[in-house]
Amino acid sequence: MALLGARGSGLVLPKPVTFVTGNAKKLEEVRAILGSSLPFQSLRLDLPELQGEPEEISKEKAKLAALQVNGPVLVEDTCLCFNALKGLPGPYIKWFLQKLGHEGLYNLLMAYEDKSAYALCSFSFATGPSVEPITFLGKTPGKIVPARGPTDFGWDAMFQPDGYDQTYAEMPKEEKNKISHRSRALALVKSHFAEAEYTFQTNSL
Ligand SMILES: O=c1nc[nH]c2c1ncn2[C@H]1C[C@H](O)[C@@H](COP(=O)(O)OP(=O)(O)OP(=O)(O)O)O1
Ligand SMILES: [Mg+2]
Repeated sequence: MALLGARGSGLVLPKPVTFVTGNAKKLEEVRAILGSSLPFQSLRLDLPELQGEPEEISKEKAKLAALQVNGPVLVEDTCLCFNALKGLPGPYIKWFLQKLGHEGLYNLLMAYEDKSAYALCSFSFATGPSVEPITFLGKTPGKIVPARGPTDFGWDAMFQPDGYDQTYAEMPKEEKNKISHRSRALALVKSHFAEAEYTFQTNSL
């Protein structure tokens, strides 16, 4: 049996980390943000999601993923929260966007002057199926605007982060990845991995 990442003082994990998502665009960003800082493989699976608070949804998703993979997993759940609507659509943004489209989503805020919002990413990491996942949150404040820019990734075209005059969709990818909810959460994931010094076991020898 071979051991990879032989810094060695941390927990030994039976396999590399698997990032489980059904969303190819998320995977693309996670790849770009993590680079080679955290070796992972990916599995395309659209896991069922509970209703509830973002952190709980993400944790439950990690438990289901760990059962499927039978090893260490990383998952994330993304919310778009409108302050005027007390944080809704939040974790239900996927279904709101699917049913209403960008215009319908914007119209939800018609009755309110407050267009402020925040994007929230909850990553959960579980070392295996019987271990309680740990969660890492990243949040980016901004406002909801009528869609501008390419519409190939979720609600990117209608979210304009504070301090910018471009929407996520209009800015270069590298710029989004510097300030996004996803990159802020992943910075915490990276620190956790740097501190934990996991060692990954392979069966290749
Ligand atoms: O940075 C983003 N910029 C714009 N839109 C985004 C972003 N990140 C997620 N999204 C969209 C995808 C989905 O419509 C909803 C989150 O739902 P969420 O359940 O987390 O994603 P998903 O079901 O597509 O993939 P997964 O299999 O990882 O659950 O917001
Ligand atoms: Mg999902």
